[in-house]
Amino acid sequence: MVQELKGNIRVFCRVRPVLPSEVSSDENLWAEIEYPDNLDHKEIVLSSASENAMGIERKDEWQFSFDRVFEPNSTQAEVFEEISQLAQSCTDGYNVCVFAYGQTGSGKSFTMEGGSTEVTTGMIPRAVEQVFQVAEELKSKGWEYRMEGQMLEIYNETINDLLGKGEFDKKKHDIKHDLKTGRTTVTDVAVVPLNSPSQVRSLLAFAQSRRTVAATLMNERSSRSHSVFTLRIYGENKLTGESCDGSLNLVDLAGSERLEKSGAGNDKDRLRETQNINKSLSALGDVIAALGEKGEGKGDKHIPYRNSKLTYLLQNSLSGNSKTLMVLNLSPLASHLNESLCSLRFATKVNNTTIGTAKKQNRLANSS
Ligand SMILES: Nc1ncnc2c1ncn2[C@@H]1O[C@H](COP(=O)(O)OP(=O)(O)OP(=O)(O)O)[C@@H](O)[C@H]1O
Repeated sequence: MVQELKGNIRVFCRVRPVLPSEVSSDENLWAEIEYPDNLDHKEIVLSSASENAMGIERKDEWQFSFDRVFEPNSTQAEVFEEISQLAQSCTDGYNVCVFAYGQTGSGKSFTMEGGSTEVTTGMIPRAVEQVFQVAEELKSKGWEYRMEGQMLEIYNETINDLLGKGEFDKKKHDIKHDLKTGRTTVTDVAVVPLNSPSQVRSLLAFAQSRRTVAATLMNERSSRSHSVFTLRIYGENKLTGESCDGSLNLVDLAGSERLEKSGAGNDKDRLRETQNINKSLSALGDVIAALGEKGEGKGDKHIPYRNSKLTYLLQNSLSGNSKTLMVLNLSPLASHLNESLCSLRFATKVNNTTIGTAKKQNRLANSS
């Protein structure tokens, strides 16, 4: 209900805790972040004290508000609680897209994929588990579901099939949109029938092992590509004659940091990676802003989906007939304050966008 009122884009902000490897007695290492005491958990305030050449101290303060702010001690279960209804709505025939945005090392992969224990399990395995559970429950109402999945990587504006059997990086993949069904397909990629959450877990582990990982100064396990897991679900109800067709896209975006921070300056490959990442992330911001203007009734606004592979692939998950959630991940380090502010400003642009109301793709068996 809340989602319907707000439009189809929501933004959460999550600040990761200080890691054991970062613990130090020097308090200046941590950014000053406050979470104003309100019941809604919507506000976050960053501040920074500095001294000018005359020795006069000044304090800058930046306040942001989102649909929900998660403090460092928030658990994966608490974050998922807010996402679960959204994930579930793909069984009702919606196209759903959840993506994690933030600089390298801010906790995107932790949020989306998580760790190996039950407590640290991330949003992707939790969402998959939930979709299977709901599909099972709806059997008693006559629904039969069929699910299939694919996992892609976008690296330097090239699509790689993370579930493919062939040689990695060799095949060319094109994105196709079927205007009639609103379905997006990618040529020559493995689309795997999904039977159980545990099978999905092994597929994700296989995909992860193929993902392009390169070292940067900021996080040696840094992922320099976007990964997009898509679960497609087709449902048929033999009792009522209804059918539905939904999808759940879970996107772990590449790090959003700027060139000088990524240490990319001296390395041609890293430089190209960082430029491609930044280009596609700003294309994402442009698409959302254009959709927002269109939603406000500003005529036939052109939506520049084609400006990046990411936005073209996600076209149907960002347009008016879908539900989108962005989780903005933030680092608690003072040295990352400027990156955090850039991320917060990007997410604010997204948060101020209301893109109509989502429509489900649900039809009666005999209607076209
Ligand atoms: N909420 C959290 N609780 C505990 N540890 C966390 C949390 N968020 C992140 N971490 C830890 O912080 C480190 C960096 O997080 P992560 O790898 O998820 O960042 P990232 O944004 O995905 O980086 P990259 O862009 O390189 O993939 C990891 O060691 C991760 O386990």
